[in-house]
Amino acid sequence: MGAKVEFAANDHNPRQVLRFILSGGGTGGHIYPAIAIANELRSRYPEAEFLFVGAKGRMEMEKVPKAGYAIKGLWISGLQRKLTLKNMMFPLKLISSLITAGKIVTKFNPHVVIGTGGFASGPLLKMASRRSIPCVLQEQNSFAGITNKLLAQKAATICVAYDGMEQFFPIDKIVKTGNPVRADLVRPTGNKDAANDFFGLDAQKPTLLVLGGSLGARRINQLIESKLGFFKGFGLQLIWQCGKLYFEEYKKYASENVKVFDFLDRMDMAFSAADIIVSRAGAGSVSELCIVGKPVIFIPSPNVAEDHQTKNAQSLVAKNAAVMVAEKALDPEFEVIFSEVFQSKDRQREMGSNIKKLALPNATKHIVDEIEKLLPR
Ligand SMILES: CC(=O)N[C@H]1[C@@H](OP(=O)(O)OP(=O)(O)OC[C@H]2O[C@@H](n3ccc(=O)[nH]c3=O)[C@H](O)[C@@H]2O)O[C@H](CO)[C@@H](O)[C@@H]1O
Repeated sequence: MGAKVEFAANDHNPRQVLRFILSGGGTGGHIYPAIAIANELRSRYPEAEFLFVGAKGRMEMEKVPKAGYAIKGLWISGLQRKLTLKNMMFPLKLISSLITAGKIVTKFNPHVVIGTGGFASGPLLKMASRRSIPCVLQEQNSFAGITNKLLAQKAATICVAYDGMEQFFPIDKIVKTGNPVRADLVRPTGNKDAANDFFGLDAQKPTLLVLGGSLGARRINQLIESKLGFFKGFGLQLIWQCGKLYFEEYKKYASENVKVFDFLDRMDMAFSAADIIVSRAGAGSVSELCIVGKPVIFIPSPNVAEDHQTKNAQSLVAKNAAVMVAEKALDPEFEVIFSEVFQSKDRQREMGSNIKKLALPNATKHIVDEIEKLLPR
């Protein structure tokens, strides 16, 4: 940790409370890093004030207050590649969100602004940097998102999780920190028994955890639906996170052995209960799964920019730390690959120990050390 900045009253410095704005959202992959950073800042500066800024109608407007922080929403969305009404509204939304963001920044007057990617962080960080407020970007992926690329020139520091990010960002601003992971996942409190009780699972049966990323994954849900009999044949019980969009369709499969969720608020419990995991390969999920250290079969989303989930997963597969099945190969390959992993305890131990070697559990602290360097002295 860097030298802690003292903020106490004196003649020249009337009692000053630190203020931080965090902005990121759209998906859990941008929201949870921001929450992890805020939590670490709050533990170092208990009196500090925090404000989150997100996009109206998106996931952050629900998840951030649940984590105990205030959030304001901007009227903003992404630009789609097609000509749609939503797209034609984009310039209007952008202007409106820039004006609102400017007002928020002026009123809250933060000492540092932190952007973790997603629509809302664009206007917010743009207006903050115009007011010469230091901005920190946190890029989770090996392929930089468009918002962060646009903001990079004005950012003070850019915290990344992968090597080679100088292809997107000015090299002198890059610090490799890893991705922030919530503290309850870095130091889980519950053990497997507590987690089994939490989910109402049978401690004698092995558990498969299925994760579709923060929004859920249609193709993974279809796969799981078609393989319920196959899993039953192995005596497995399931924790199946199918996503808010798909919950109505899949909740009918809920039973003693199959626990179906739209979203898991207690990922710590889910990870503790699991013996084997099938997951999307979003950057946050990958960082968390490294810390968890259990056997993982990745099914990357093929629908993301530059196929970055496949790259995320490949970097682990190359180190014999996980296995991957591409969506297009699920039909011929999934059962074979799953059976190979599930039936070999040695293979599971090897995968679990190799993936754990890649964990960067101090990423959040490292990022906050960087933020501290920008605080007024
Ligand atoms: C479809 C899409 O655009 N995916 C992107 C999105 O993924 P996505 O939003 O799925 O994000 P990640 O995999 O990075 O992280 C998911 C986060 O949500 C949490 N979680 C998930 C499910 C659940 O039930 N409960 C829960 O708490 C996880 O613990 C994790 O903290 O952002 C990532 C990080 O920028 C990208 O790498 C992904 O490609």
